[in-house]
Amino acid sequence: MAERFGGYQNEIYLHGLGGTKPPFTTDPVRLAESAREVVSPEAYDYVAGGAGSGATMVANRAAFDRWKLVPRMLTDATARDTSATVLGATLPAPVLLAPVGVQSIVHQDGELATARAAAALGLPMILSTASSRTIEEVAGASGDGPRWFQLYWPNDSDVCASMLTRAKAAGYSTLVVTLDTWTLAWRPRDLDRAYLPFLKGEGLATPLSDPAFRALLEKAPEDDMPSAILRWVSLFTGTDHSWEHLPFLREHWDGPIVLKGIQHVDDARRAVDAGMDGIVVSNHGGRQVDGAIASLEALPPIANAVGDRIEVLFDSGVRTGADILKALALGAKAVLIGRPWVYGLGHAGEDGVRHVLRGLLADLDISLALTGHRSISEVGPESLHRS
Ligand SMILES: Cc1cc2nc3c(=O)[nH]c(=O)nc-3n(C[C@H](O)[C@H](O)[C@H](O)COP(=O)(O)O)c2cc1C
Ligand SMILES: CCCCCCC(=O)C(=O)O
Repeated sequence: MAERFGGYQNEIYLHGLGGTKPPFTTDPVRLAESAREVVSPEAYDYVAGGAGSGATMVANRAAFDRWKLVPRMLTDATARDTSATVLGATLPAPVLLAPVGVQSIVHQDGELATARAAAALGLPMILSTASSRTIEEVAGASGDGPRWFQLYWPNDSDVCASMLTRAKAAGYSTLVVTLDTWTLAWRPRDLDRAYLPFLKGEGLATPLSDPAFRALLEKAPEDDMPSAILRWVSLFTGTDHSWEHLPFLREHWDGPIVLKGIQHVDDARRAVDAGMDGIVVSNHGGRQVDGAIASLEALPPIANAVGDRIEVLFDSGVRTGADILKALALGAKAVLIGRPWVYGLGHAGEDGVRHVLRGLLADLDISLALTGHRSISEVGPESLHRS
């Protein structure tokens, strides 16, 4: 059973009386800067950076600032319920760990640490195709924890089918198909360092261990790693899928399918028409299109158009409990969190991910209480004011 989230606050305040001293900052604003001191400069820039001028990252945060919460008083919010149902599963909070590739660049335990932390809190971890550990290794670390698999949809149907079969066999319940990264954006921070983790062999654990991928290679990756890396890059970038190809995924995945990277109402409608189960309104944390619409600005029209026919999830820029309430009030069923827990991973592995997520969940619970809500289901448009 999930802990009483706000309890982390008491645990910290009472550290002198047997509680816990936070291992690093609890401040979401200082978190990124503090991570800069503990991970390599290349890894820091890769995680913290965005596309082009960084305008979309800035817009993501600015959009949250335009909405204000309107607290209500004397609502008896002493006993609260932060749980939420997402695609039929009850979660302790409407929070998931966004798919994040190449986690070994910030900590040697990478996805294994993240999986353990997520499982301890009962939050779904969405494992990236571009992970540093295999689908099966991460499933082992997740134990009974909820796990979803994120697909970078390769240009080879055998490789795609093989990875989906493996994910299903390893107990991943839900497939998240990321649509916005079919080729990599112009990312100046990485270009300036001539740094792309994949070209150093990072994040290839799943394809390198995949029989269908290995069958495409003239030599085994162990004998010719550069060729294997280049083959992977050619399969996973510059892909040419269209809406007509979605039935292929449905044929090879019998659980819920969620499309990630939706920002236009018409694309959300197409996802419904294609029989998808969910969408993630996301601009990839500002890492793909510079000058794109802030993800939070894209959310309300999409939720209004399709929110009763498909599960609408949200990410990009969520940093605090208040941010989560704002996204829920604007129509999201749940949010995905990206960079914050990656910084925690860089700081202290599993404990670092746990610290960041426990802090976020405590903040959510306390913000829910102080705005006068007793449950997540009470949060709605009337909880907000647009300034
Ligand atoms: C270092 C890094 C790696 C990422 N890797 C993936 C990935 O492999 N697959 C994917 O769908 N999204 C990936 N994303 C995007 C996240 O899933 C998510 O959309 C984004 O981080 C949300 O924004 P936020 O970081 O502002 O919370 C990555 C993001 C970061 C920061
Ligand atoms: C096929 C492109 C791989 C990129 C994987 C990592 C990622 O999504 C990111 O934002 O970085």
